[in-house]
Parts: sequence; C-alpha cells; structure tokens
Amino acid sequence: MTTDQILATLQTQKPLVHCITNYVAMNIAANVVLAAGASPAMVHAEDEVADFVPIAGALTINIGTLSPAWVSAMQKAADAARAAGKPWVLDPVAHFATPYRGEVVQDLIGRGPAIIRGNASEIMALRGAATAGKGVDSGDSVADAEAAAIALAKAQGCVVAVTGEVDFVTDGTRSARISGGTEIMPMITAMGCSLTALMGGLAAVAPAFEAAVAALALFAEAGNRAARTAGGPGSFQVAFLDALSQIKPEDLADDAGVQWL
Ligand SMILES: Nc1ncnc2c1ncn2[C@@H]1O[C@H](COP(=O)(O)OP(=O)(O)O)[C@@H](O)[C@H]1O
Ligand SMILES: Cc1ncsc1CCOP(=O)(O)O
Ligand SMILES: [Mg+2]
Repeated sequence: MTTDQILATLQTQKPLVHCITNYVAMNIAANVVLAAGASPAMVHAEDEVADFVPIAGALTINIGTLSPAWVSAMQKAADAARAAGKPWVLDPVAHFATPYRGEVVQDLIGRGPAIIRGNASEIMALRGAATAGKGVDSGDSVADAEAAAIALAKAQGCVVAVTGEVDFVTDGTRSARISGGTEIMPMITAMGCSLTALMGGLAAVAPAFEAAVAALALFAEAGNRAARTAGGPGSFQVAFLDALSQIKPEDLADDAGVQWL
C-alpha cells in the first residue's frame, strides 16, 4: 500500500487505537490520533486491557511513566494483542536510563511488537551501543543508529523506526529515510509518543513497514505546514494539530520526502 492509500484507509475505517501511554503524552497523543482520522482510547487498567485489545485495531505501549501496575497491564495487553493477531507498537522511552526501565523493555520486546519506534539514542541502546542520551531526549544522530536499527529488526523480526532530523525505517531487508518536519518538533514534549500512537492507527490498516513510513511522512508534512505559521513551540503544537487534520491523502501521493532504499 502507498502512503496516500494508507491515509485514505485510515480516514475511512477510523480504527480504534488502544494506547497505553504516559501521563505527559495522553492528551496530545489522543488529539494527534483524532486529527489524523482515527479513534484513540487511553486504557491502562490491568483488569481490563486484555478485554479491550480484541475490540481495537491496534495497540501501542509507551513506557514513559511506568510503575508496577502499569507494567503488568502492558504485559497483559501485549499478550492479548499477540493472541488476537493485532499489531502492537512499542515506544521504549528512555529505557537505558535505569535498570528497571531496561528490564521492562526487554520483557516487552520478547512479547512480539510489530514495530519498535524510538529516537536514535533509544534504538542504539537496544543493541547495547553507547549513547549520548540521558533521559527522554536523544543525544545521537539517526545516521549513527541505522546499523543498530537494521540489526534489531533482523533479531526481533519486526519493523524498527528511528526518528530525528531525518527518520529511518527498516524491516531488516527494506529501508526508507523520511525527511521533513522542523527543529521545533523536539522542543515539544510527547511528539514522539504521539507519533507512536498514530503509527499504531496506521498499523491497524496497513502492513507494519508501510504504516511506519506513512506515519513519518504524515508527521513530516504536518510539521512543514505548522512551521510556516508557528511563532514558537506553543503555537506550533496548535498549528501542528490543525495541519494534521487538514492533510488529505492526495497531499501525500508524490511521496515527497520519502527515500526508499
Ligand atoms: N531536528 C528535527 N528536524 C525535523 N524533525 C524532527 C527533528 N527532531 C525530531 N523530529 C521529528 O519529531 C518527531 C518526534 O521524533 P523524536 O524527537 O526523535 O522523538 P522523541 O520525542 O521520542 O525523542 C518525529 O516525527 C521526527 O521526525
Ligand atoms: C517528559 C517525559 N517524561 C516521562 S515520559 C515524557 C514524555 C516524553 O515524550 P517524547 O519521548 O515524545 O519526547
Ligand atoms: Mg520518545
């Protein structure tokens, strides 16, 4: 499927996206999924996630503000997604910062995500590489993370998406680079988390590799448009949601900014 076909399908089907995300991201991530044309639900109680996953088109799990009850819910949700044949997307926020985060993320990777989406430092650290990252923000370039992304995709049999100034997506065999967006984007918290939620929505209607590329192309185009009017991070966030809601499938038909490798 092409990116424009994927967006058209999302907007027609409006898939329900089950998001387990962090306290920081919940509002903007839900608004991003809605603006693109899908339907988000932030559901993280360990007693209900396994019942919710089967009614959703896809699941996303983000470890940003984890605690034991949340981790248990993440594990149950991931297992339910696998059992129901629903794709799920993992966002390993700052997993290298503490042993607890690192153990949780390794356990979740073992539960079969269809896509792992992280910034360059997060993806490099998943392959044991030294990184300049300290917390949730990247300290490394995407170019330095490409080899780790390919190795991770091959080892886990999943798609890996690395974000930054120029994004990189790989399934271990095919790869793509996506350019666009603006340097204002990393100045707004939870942009990456919101992208992960949107990627889940697209993975509900398209194969994982194409869905990841489409999510990045959509973010790049919305970022380009919002940058034309924004005066800084505050107004950018508003302009970004407006732009995302106005992008039509045909606006992405030329694959501008996507380099298939
Ligand atoms: N310097 C940049 N120029 C353009 N786009 C960027 C830049 N940095 C990040 N982005 C975009 O911001 C979004 C979030 O990516 P990133 O900041 O890497 O994630 P995270 O918030 O998880 O650290 C992605 O769509 C990415 O392409
Ligand atoms: C600031 C912060 N702290 C814990 S999660 C979080 C949000 C991180 O968002 P992103 O990874 O999209 O920058
Ligand atoms: Mg992040």
